[in-house]
Amino acid sequence: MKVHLVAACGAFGLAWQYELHGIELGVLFLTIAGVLTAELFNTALEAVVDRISPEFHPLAKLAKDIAAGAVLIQAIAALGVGYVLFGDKLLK
Ligand SMILES: Nc1ncnc2c1ncn2[C@@H]1O[C@H](COP(=O)(O)OP(=O)(O)OP(=O)(O)O)[C@@H](O)[C@H]1O
Repeated sequence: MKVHLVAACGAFGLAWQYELHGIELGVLFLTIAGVLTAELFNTALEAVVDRISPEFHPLAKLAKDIAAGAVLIQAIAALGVGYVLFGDKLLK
């Protein structure tokens, strides 16, 4: 979560520097919210799994791996959005 928050601050900094507005700023907000929401659900699921299955169990592993996968998908999508929004500007 700390890494995601630092990345979000960096993205907002770039948005401010390059004066993003309108639909681009909206997409940035939604993208950041998606990553943070996925991470919060992942953390909540980890807590529940650790509470009910502290010992190794294949279903506990499956649940944690799927939740982590959801965060990974959101993070990869966020990288894509970041590339679309800032790629040209940063490469200039
Ligand atoms: N009770 C369990 N039974 C089976 N496998 C587990 C169990 N707990 C964790 N694992 C496996 O170990 C991996 C790491 O578990 P952990 O709870 O540390 O999650 P994490 O994704 O590393 O957490 P964090 O988000 O804090 O970095 C899980 O993705 C899962 O594959």
